[in-house]
Amino acid sequence: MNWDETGPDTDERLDERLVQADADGEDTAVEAALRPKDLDEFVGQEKVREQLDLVLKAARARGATADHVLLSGAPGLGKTTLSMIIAAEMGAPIRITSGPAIQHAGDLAAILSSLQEGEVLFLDEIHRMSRPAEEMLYMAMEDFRVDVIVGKGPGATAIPLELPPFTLVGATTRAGLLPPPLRDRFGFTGHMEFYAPTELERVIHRSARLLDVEIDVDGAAEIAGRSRGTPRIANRLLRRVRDYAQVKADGRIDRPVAAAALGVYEVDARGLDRLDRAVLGALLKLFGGGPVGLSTLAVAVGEERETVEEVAEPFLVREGLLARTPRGRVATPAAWAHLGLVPPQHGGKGQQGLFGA
Ligand SMILES: Nc1ncnc2c1ncn2[C@@H]1O[C@H](COP(=O)(O)OP(=O)(O)OP(=O)(O)O)[C@@H](O)[C@H]1O
Ligand SMILES: [Mg+2]
Repeated sequence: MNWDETGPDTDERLDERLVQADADGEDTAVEAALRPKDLDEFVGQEKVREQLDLVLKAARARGATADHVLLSGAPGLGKTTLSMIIAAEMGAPIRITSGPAIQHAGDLAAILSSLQEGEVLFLDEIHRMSRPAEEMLYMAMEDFRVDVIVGKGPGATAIPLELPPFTLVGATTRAGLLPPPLRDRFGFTGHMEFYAPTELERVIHRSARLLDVEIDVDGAAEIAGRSRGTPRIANRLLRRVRDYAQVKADGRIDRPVAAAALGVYEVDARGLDRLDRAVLGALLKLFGGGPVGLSTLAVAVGEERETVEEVAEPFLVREGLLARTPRGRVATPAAWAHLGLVPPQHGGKGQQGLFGA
């Protein structure tokens, strides 16, 4: 499992993980084809969908442009997809850009001033916009106006520029990082949750149909259970299982085929991969379940601290397999059970357990 010093750096490693939630190159190419096109096709997220449906219907009934929408949630849960659906439901064109792409306020002014009436402006990773651009955006969102600064120094003048009404859809994986004045200017905030396994099954059946892959109910359930609550991962695992089914079986996916395929790719029944299991295994086998410090744990698995902390731990914590405590990392009883190990008995009363009390 070791990635030594000559191995790829963290970013490249992430690309190798089948269960990472961020998009890789292949996802980007396939995702367009798998994106639901309207709210009815969009699986799950009942609350956000219902609320958004009202917002959009009301705006349409008034013949008005929809309020600005903020979508927050972990990678791969459908923020970009939903922004495109908003535009489609409003019958409006969509312009796509992102926080990091807007370096200067001028970049934003150029985009804003070229919007058509009713257009949807999708601003991905909105938490990563520069400060001056952010301030320009406040005024644009509220008053549909920007001040374009002409000239430099004492002679500089601000020329106000009227904008047509538009709908800003902001997306962020880190809603907590948004300054309150920006957050407050959105008329509606939708928080995307991780998906239930049954919802992921529907995503998988739908994608299988679009990819022309034959899959049965149990096969889809097997993939869904390993997809970490994330449609992007579900779609990616489906593609890998399809490869396996074509090479090793007759192309059809059932539970044994899905389980065998994901076994080859080292994604276990709960969606943990090699790195996750290495971290958990070290915590249990070398440190008796902890508490152990992050650095020590990282050295034990031959990884950087950051990799363990940012790549492996969030999902282990979410799954209730590992806890971060002031004294260090601790395994939960579920972790022992998942790796099929028996926790050691500690002192006093626990000792009796050894003799089958
Ligand atoms: N509710 C859903 N129903 C069906 N498919 C979905 C749903 N949500 C997401 N997907 C699929 O998952 C993939 C990733 O979705 P999307 O790109 O919208 O995620 P995102 O939240 O924008 O991720 P990121 O934070 O990385 O930008 C897409 O291929 C999309 O088809
Ligand atoms: Mg996105």
